[in-house]
Amino acid sequence: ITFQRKGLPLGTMGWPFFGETNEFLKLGPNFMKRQTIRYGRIFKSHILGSPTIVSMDPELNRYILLNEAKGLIPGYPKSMLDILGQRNIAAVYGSQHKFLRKSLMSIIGASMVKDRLLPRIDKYMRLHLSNWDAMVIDVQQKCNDMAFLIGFTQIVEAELSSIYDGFKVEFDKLVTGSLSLPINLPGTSYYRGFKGRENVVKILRRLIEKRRAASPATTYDDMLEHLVRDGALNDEEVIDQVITILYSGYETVSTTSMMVVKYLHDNQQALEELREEHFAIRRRKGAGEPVDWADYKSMRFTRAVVLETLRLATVINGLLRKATQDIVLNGFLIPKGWKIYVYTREINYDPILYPEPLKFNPWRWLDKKLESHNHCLLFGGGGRLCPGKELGIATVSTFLHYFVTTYRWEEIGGEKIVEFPRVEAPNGYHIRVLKL
Ligand code: HEM
Repeated sequence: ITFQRKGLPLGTMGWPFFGETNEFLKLGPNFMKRQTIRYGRIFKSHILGSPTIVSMDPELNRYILLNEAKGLIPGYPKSMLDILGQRNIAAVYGSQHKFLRKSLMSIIGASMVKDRLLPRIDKYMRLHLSNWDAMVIDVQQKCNDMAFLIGFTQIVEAELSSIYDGFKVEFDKLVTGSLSLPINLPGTSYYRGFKGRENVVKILRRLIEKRRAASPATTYDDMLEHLVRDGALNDEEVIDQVITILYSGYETVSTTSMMVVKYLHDNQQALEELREEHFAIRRRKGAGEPVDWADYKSMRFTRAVVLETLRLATVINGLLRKATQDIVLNGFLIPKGWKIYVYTREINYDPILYPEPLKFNPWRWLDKKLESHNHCLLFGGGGRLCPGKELGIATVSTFLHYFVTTYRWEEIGGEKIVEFPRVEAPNGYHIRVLKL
């Protein structure tokens, strides 16, 4: 039932300008829990520069994601939109969003993973993991490099080695800037983020010109070529699509991979079962034969491990939306322009959906119904359900395939992994690796 209540949800707005950002960042999930106890599962606040309604209500969260057309568009912070570009998919809605999304699906969707992307993931994953024997490695750093390498080779394979290092440095500035406060003064991350974007754009423009000028006989086979030859997008759109793809598949894939290594280390029984699944694949194949789509589809336990990792680590805390007009949700009035934080973290620890929620238990996902459950929002939902879902899972799965069939490892020990606002190991996560 929807009935008009008194207006805004309960809650506190904190200090002028800063609002409650400080408490939110410091207390993290506990701030959310405290406010919920005081004010209910839908409360108002002022965080990250905007008046915001926080929703921890699973039904309402789902409703918001499914009803973008009612005026609930993405509401990511200004710094992110500025630095990711005007034609970034999170900056558009309605027919423009449909148009960009269709183009995106045609290059990163599941059928592309099957035919075109998986062979390249396999090739570069093997290369990346080839020389870890008898080394102490920082898993966080290696997973960061891995996620970027895999994303970048899909986009520009031919020019890879000549531009990789320079491009990554600039792209990392862009990423940091997109998550910073929008203060445009020399020395700030935001300012550096813009410089990073400028340089990224410069490099991409050069590549696009080169591709356009190439004779048809020169064949490239990568996403940039697909985007340029397809002709549906102009150069600005091609550039922002490339940035979108690299950005969205970067921290998500790298954090998930690091946490998988952590959880498998702590849960030897899961590691044994996972190894067995991958050795079974190796036994079916010749030495050095790449992992293909049928192999990927057979990795049932691996998929369960990846989903359990996304859940338990909460790689993504929530999604941001913005009301384009006054809108009534659950009887509350959400004023035009307010942000809505669709906070999904707590769903991950719901003891009814996930009994013993703090336990790493990949077996729970072997019941397929859990993944398609209405409240499983690990990859979002509705019209913005992650288009890179299979690509992301396939990347982490291929990483695991080569990692667990080639190596065993032990922790150096004692290193902290923080879970909020981002999952991160402040001093790295070091392990000693040995060939099996
Ligand atoms: C484990 C890996 C991943 C996770 C957990 C993840 C999660 C998500 C989530 C929750 C959303 C919804 C955002 C929203 O509604 O505001 C999303 C959207 C998106 N993801 Fe992923 N993602 C992953 C990997 C990838 C990869 C590998 C790519 C591309 C290479 C990708 C590309 C995108 C794009 C472009 C969107 C925006 C879609 C739209 O606005 O229509 N993701 N992802």
